[in-house]
Amino acid sequence: MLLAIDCGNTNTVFSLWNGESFVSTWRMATNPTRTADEYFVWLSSLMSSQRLTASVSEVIISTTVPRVVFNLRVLSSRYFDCRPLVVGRPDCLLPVDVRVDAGTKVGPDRLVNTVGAFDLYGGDLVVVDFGTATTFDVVDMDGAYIGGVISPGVNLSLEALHQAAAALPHIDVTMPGQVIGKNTVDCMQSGVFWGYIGLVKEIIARIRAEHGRPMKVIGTGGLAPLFQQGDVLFDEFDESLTMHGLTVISNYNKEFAGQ
Ligand SMILES: Nc1ncnc2c1ncn2[C@@H]1O[C@H](COP(=O)(O)OP(=O)(O)O)[C@@H](O)[C@H]1O
Ligand SMILES: CC(C)(COP(=O)(O)O)[C@@H](O)C(=O)NCCC(=O)O
Ligand SMILES: [K+]
Repeated sequence: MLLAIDCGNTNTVFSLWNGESFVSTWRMATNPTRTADEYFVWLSSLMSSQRLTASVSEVIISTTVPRVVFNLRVLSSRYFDCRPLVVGRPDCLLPVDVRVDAGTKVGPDRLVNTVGAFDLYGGDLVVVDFGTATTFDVVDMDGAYIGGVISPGVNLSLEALHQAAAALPHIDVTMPGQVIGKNTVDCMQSGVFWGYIGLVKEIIARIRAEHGRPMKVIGTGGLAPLFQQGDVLFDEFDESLTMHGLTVISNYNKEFAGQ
């Protein structure tokens, strides 16, 4: 089985792929000091609690946190006896072009989203991924990643309000009942929720105008469905887009190696 690892700045997601479907998915907080042995203890106890006996024979990693790569490589070699593919490294081939300024290191998660979305939906796309940062990845007609937008993430914005203003509490984002808040929490929720809807709509409208061809908008990341409640922002929502992209990249590299 393939173990696909998507490590973001906040959470790290592990999915087991049996070649046809995802058998299981587990999530842990990202922590660059975690060792290979710690990952394995956690993974193996989850696998045995679900009576998963099939063994991992391949590993693919996408990470926006470079420091975790060393320990995930050790995890792969020590416990799964394989050399992992690491997206963004020269030996990991991508089935799409990357057309950005020379020297730019595009976040691997954005490249994986591009590959996954192009495979499922074809070209001319905007992928909106609600993570630590909210990223807009623009996919050209031929599947190439041609750039995008990086905005402060939803929870980052809420946390910044709380950190900077003594009277503002820590809150979670929800869709407020009305725009005009009658108390502090409702006011903050309204600002972040409707402000974010505005941000997403404006950026998508401007990307569409600049791109000049009809585009589909794909939403991904845990908070995407919440914002879809406030307005129709996305044509499609796909929670496992990044994981799907990892399986496509893994297959592509295997096909290439087999030739
Ligand atoms: N379903 C959800 N509901 C509420 N908050 C969520 C949900 N999924 C993720 N989050 C929050 O969104 C933020 C980004 O999480 P995540 O998508 O895991 O980011 P990253 O990929 O950057 O690690 C985190 O603060 C996380 O707690
Ligand atoms: C923009 C990001 C921080 C998003 O990370 P995430 O929210 O998934 O943790 C990440 O894709 C990144 O570090 N990018 C590097 C710069 C770039 O993509 O151009
Ligand atoms: K993101």
